[in-house]
Amino acid sequence: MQACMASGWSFSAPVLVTLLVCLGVILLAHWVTRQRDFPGRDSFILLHLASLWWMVAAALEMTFLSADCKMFWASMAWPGIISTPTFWAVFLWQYVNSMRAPMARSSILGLSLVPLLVWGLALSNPGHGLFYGAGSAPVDASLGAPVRYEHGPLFYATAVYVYLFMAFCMGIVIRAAALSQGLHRGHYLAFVLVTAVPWVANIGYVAFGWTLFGFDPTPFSFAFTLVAFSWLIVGVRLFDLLPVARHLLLEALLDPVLVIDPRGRVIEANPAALKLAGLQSGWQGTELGQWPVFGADLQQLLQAHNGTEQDLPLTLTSAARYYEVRVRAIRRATRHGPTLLGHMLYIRDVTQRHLSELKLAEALALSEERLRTISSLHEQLREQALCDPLTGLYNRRYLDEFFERELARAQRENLPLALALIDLDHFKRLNDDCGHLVGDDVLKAVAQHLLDNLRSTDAVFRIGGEEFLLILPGVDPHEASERLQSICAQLAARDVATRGGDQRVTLSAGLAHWPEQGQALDELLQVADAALYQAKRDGRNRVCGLLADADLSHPSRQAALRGDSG
Ligand SMILES: Nc1nc2c(ncn2[C@@H]2O[C@H](COP(=O)(O)OP(=O)(O)OP(=O)(O)O)[C@@H](O)[C@H]2O)c(=O)[nH]1
Repeated sequence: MQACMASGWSFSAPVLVTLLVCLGVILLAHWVTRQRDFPGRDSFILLHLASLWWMVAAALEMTFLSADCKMFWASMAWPGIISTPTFWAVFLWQYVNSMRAPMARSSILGLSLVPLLVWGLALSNPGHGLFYGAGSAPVDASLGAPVRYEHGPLFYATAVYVYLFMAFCMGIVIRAAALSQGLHRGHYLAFVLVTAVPWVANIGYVAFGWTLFGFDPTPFSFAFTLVAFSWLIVGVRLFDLLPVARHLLLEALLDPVLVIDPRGRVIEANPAALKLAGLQSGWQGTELGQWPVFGADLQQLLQAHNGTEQDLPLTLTSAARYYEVRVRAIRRATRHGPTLLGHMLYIRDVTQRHLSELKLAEALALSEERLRTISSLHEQLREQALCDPLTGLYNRRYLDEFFERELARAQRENLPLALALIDLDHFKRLNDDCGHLVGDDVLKAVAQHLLDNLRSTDAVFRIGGEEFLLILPGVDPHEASERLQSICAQLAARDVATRGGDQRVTLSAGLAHWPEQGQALDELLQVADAALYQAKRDGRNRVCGLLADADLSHPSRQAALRGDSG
């Protein structure tokens, strides 16, 4: 060094530029050392130290005037020249894969072996001449003229090594840019540019003899790299914004989040997850099943729903809480298709919602029960409104509705319909002789007697004190008369049990027929009433119908049966 100083030196503008870039690199490396969450931080610092070494050696090569000194400093630059692409590649690999773990010392040493070897070979070049050829000499005779190097086989072997790393660097960032989108893609493309410029300069120098101030332009191109990095860091907050934002988001989440690797070990957990498990440290790498509070349940749940990406319900009986677990597979696109890196488990506390749902279900069941009671009461009320309380038979109120329905059916199906008005004989006398309560018992017994003689389609109504009405759908006059005669005769033939002892009662009935004797209920009732009157007049205990045989072929019956009665 002293010999070089003695042989003369000059401090030129290119040297100043190079030193300024060195200062910038030092500041940048210093800034990076203070960053907490910076993927590939160590390799980034090593990369800048290597380029700093290279630039300082290049500045000294430019500063000293003698050709020997220049060649010495050119040889001194080699550890930096080789280390720069080496750590570039490592940095890009770590950055792209978000690796934050510090680099192992053995890895740094391993990666430094080739730069040290090349350094030794370059320094020992005067002994073997395999790195720089004997033809290496100043470009002209002027004092301090740059040296033009004749490159030997070792130089080219070294160049191949360096270019392999360069190609690897380019491959990493181009692939990352192709696989990412939006802002991320922009960042990776910026990396491509930053990576490309120094190496274009270097290839230009080695292959085409490009020079800047008469020297290798590569170290000067780091000025561009410095500016580009400063812009990426300050302008778009490349290194701190995204990871920090993601980290903050995870930290701030109130819901527990876990990341597990394909072997089921927990490799990331946010504070909410640690709080739920009651853990503080030493949990990284623990099997999910070993996690306190929810690990075993969660693992069982995941095994039961292997491969599904849906919300799985998780009930922690021990903690009396309810969760919903969302499982998302984390995959990376590779040349051979997606590779599973692990799973992210997002655990949502849904206890409140679950309890509300339970309460709601209870309330719903209760109101359904009440609704059922109300409808049954409603039904009972309706029954009561339509039924006679003494006999349980339908009353007059239901008669209109029933008759209308049966009339429509008779018209639709071309079937006859018979009505029978029934009145107990001398009922007043029975009441007077035996009492009103005995009269009630007789009414109930007669009602039951009528019910016992009905078919499923018939209906019987109590329409007055001791007056009943039978409606017999599909029954023609002949059959109606026969059935009523039978009812009448059977009643007359038996005793009716009452609280005042057995009683004998008879009934009289008047028949009316649709459509021969009327179309509407009132008309038919009038006809039946007249027939009943006739039966009473004829001596009671009998059935009377006013329909003459000729009426059966009456045009009104034919028209009604055809359905054009209205
Ligand atoms: N026990 C009892 N009697 C009733 C009830 N409703 C009406 N009656 C009685 O039924 C009797 C009806 O008598 P009437 O209309 O004169 O007829 P009847 O004595 O049967 O004579 P005929 O019809 O001509 O044979 C009256 O005495 C009423 O008080 C009731 O719910 N219970």
